[in-house]
Amino acid sequence: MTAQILDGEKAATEVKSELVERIAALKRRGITPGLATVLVGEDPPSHAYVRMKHRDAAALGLASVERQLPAETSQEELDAVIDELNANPEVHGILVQIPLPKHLDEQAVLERIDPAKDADGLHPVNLGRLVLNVNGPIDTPLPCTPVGAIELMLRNDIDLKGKHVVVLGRGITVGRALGLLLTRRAINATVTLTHTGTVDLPSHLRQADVVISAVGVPHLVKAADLKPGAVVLDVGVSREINEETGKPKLLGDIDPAAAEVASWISPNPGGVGPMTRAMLMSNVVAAAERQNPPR
Ligand SMILES: NC(=O)C1=CN([C@@H]2O[C@H](COP(=O)(O)OP(=O)(O)OC[C@H]3O[C@@H](n4cnc5c(N)ncnc54)[C@H](OP(=O)(O)O)[C@@H]3O)[C@@H](O)[C@H]2O)C=CC1
Ligand SMILES: Nc1nc(=O)c2c([nH]1)NC[C@@H]1CN(c3ccc(C(=O)N[C@@H](CCC(=O)O)C(=O)O)cc3)C=[N+]21
Repeated sequence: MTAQILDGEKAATEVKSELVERIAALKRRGITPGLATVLVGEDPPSHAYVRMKHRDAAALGLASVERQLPAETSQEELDAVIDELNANPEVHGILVQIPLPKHLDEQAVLERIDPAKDADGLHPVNLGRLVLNVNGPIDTPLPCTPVGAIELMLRNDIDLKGKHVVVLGRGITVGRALGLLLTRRAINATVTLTHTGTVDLPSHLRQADVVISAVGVPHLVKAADLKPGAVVLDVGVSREINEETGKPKLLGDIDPAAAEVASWISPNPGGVGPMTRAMLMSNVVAAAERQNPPR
């Protein structure tokens, strides 16, 4: 048996098509939802990700503002860019691409973004609301990648209630918030959050109904570590340079042989990545709506 594919492009197209009417309604009121991205430094993959985000925005008719800053940008200069975007009425959502160069204080930058304009759901106020609110609906921005991963499962009718989910990685963009989201009452999964301090990772993996790996170590999760029929999501990305072509090849955290054991598997690329971008679009549209309540 080969696992069924969790098609991220397909689910992302659905999410984006559900935004079309909301965007049109905003435009009828003279409001074009606007995304701003801030990218510091020359990392080619980061540039590629930011380009894809602007391409998605353009396809939906959103406005975009792109700020590219040199790697040696100072904290003061970056703060000034954030302040300017916070004050710009045409910008409803701001994303600062992380990681930032080492000399910059990532947390201070995330905190400087107006929480109402936090397109990534990574501002401490928004993360704090996620921590505090277990039971009710949440109408503040949530982190794009974790929500995208969950939405990818729900849209394929995978029921998470009572399931044991093992998350690999506790990074702020992905792993850490997954535990908070999956244990909300509306989802009601049980979560084990693993990291480099975890002892005997395979013993945890063998108990998992669902494995979500957000580490960035190529093929860390082996087929032999999985319970047959597990649902497996591959979020982590690493790159290997092909010696003949000189081109980078994307490698996920999941060993491809896992597809012979899992019931569902998300490809990488083509899985959670496109969902991350769709959720970003959704956050920007929702932010524009909240910033312009109907009178
Ligand atoms: N497809 C998508 O949409 C997206 C993909 N990503 C990818 O997801 C991955 C995670 O991103 P992010 O959270 O920002 O990354 P971080 O680097 O912040 O976090 C990586 C985490 O993995 C843990 N880790 C490292 N090695 C191991 C190991 N051998 N076993 C278990 N845990 C390990 C680290 O543990 P410790 O804390 O102990 O160091 C850390 O918590 C990256 O590869 C990133 O490129 C990120 C965002 C979006
Ligand atoms: N503040 C912030 N927010 C982020 O959400 C954020 C970030 N910083 N820093 C870097 C990571 C990485 N990330 C990805 C987004 C989309 C794809 C994506 O769409 N990938 C496609 C194409 C991959 C390819 O071909 O290169 C796919 O998986 O199919 C991947 C990775 C968001 N991140």
